Amino acid sequence: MSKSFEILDVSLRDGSHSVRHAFTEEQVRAVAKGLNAAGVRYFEVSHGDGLGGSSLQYGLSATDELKLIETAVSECTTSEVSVLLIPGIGTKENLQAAARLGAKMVRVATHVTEADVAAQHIQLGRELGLKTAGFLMMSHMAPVEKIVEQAKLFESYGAEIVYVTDSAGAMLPQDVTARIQALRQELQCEIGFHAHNNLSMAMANTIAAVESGATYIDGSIRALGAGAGNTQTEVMVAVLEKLGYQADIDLYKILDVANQVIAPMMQQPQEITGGSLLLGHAGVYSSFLLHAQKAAQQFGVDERDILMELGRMKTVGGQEDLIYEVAQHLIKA
Ligand SMILES: C[C@H](O)CC(=O)C(=O)O
Ligand SMILES: [Mn+2]
Repeated sequence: MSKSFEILDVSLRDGSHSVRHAFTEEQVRAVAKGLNAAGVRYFEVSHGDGLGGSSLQYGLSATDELKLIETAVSECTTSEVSVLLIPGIGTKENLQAAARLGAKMVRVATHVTEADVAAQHIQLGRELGLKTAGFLMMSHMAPVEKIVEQAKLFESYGAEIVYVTDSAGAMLPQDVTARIQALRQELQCEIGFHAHNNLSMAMANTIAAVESGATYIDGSIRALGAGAGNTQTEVMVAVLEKLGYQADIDLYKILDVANQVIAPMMQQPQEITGGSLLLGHAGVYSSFLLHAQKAAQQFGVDERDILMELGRMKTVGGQEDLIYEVAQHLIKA
């Protein structure tokens, strides 16, 4: 059986949201070592909101992400470290610094209708010799034709992979199939998919993506990620192998990382709570969940009302400040 796709593990980046950006150097070393030993080809290390994300708006990192990237790289013999960069949060200098420390891949992320802001960062990724991808966040918010248009922009800037990103965990398998099939037909580059499990659809959506032609798939161990988390890497390895695909990842070794390294790091279980379910139902950015819970506590309002309102307002990543405004407004209502 030949290798069918690459799994990119996002535990050390999307998982940063779930641990409130508190990863330590020792934790990152242990995870990186385990992923490398298990044969995971790519894994991502950055603040949850990408390079440069450490701030009051997005949450301060306990440890400088460059230190974490350097530590992760030092544990890699076959794995390669990816970084995420959102133009406007991360800068070209942040990317140059990550590349100097040995990062080998960058995923430049924009809102699904704003791919045009990524041109310079994608071009820089290629100039630095990094594997370079475009990452269309909140893909549930745009129709197929818009996704194709935006993905073509990424490709024209030099992206080697374009990801459909279900940031809100709001998509159903047919939504994924329609988007990935259209991209597969219209683009020359590779197609990737990133899921969130807010409606318990992450695995089904991942299968739909692979069966529609996606060759780069994200997962996180124990689903450590924003909201209800991502497609669970170790489960994905088992499921896709049962379906006849080959992941080339050692199942026992990835389970060891899950049980011995990630499980003790988790601040709360990655389960579908009322809040995370509403993220998917209302179509809200998964990383808003912990902010909404904090605001709900601070203002004495129901987190579900905050999330429903954020969904109605069609808020997108970068509008974290609105979470507190909405909470304040709900007291007055
Ligand atoms: C910055 C976001 O957390 C990126 C991501 O993982 C998503 O949109 O989903
Ligand atoms: Mn995510």
